[in-house]
Amino acid sequence: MYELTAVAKHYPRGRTTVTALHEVNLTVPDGGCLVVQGPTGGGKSTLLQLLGGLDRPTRGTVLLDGTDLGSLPESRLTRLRAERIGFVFQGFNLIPTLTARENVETALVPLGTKATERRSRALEALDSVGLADRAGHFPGELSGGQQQRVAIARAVVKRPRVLLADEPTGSLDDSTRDEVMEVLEARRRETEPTFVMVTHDSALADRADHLARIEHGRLTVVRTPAADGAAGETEAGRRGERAGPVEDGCPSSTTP
Ligand SMILES: Nc1ncnc2c1ncn2[C@@H]1O[C@H](COP(=O)(O)OP(=O)(O)OP(=O)(O)O)[C@@H](O)[C@H]1O
Repeated sequence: MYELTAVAKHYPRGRTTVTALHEVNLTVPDGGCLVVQGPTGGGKSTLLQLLGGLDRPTRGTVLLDGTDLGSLPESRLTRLRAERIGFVFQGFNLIPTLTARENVETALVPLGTKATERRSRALEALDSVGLADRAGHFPGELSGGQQQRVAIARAVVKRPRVLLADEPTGSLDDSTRDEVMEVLEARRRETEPTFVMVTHDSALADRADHLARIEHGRLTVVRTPAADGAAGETEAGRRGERAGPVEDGCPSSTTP
């Protein structure tokens, strides 16, 4: 479960600072699913970085299961990320000199998983994304959609409690986008992590039960079934109060 309280993030830029996030309050319960949208430069990636413990807030607290990510020593934060958080990025972020299987295995190395188990779990994960026959291929030998499926296998192989996706279909064409979203959704349903996805894809956002928007660093919940079952900004969001809780109901690429 995530609980964000009065989270602000400032970046230094020359003699000034850029405020990427302002006073963000948000709750995402275990297994919850949130889609985040907003204009470029709005603060979406910054939010995901804070949720993933890749960066620390300037002010406020980001609690994951009660642990304050912003105040953990770097070694514990690294460990927590390795154990609990899976990432899927727009650019796949695969290691070009490793095969698909070896790329997936990299998620298990920091957990001390034995080589034989790493290998079998990586092959299982690749099978689950429809790439059993590509385990020995290097990223350069795979299409964009296939590379992203390898990245999804790498993210879920450790069965993370949290799955964070930043524009996972942003570099893909329409048909590949649907295929990758189907794979991501199937893996999410099976592993049931807390899921937060940033996407510009309005078709996906239209189908999301839980939708938030970040603009100029301010987050508001746009839609949640708890409000009234219909689309529309929530009262709490309008008042800038804590957004959420956000429960299940991610968009499925197969839902019209
Ligand atoms: N490392 C950084 N150093 C300085 N400024 C940064 C840094 N990272 C982000 N910013 C600034 O913070 C603001 C929010 O950026 P962020 O990347 O979170 O936006 P975004 O909504 O993800 O945008 P996009 O949709 O274009 O990816 C922007 O003004 C950006 O220029």
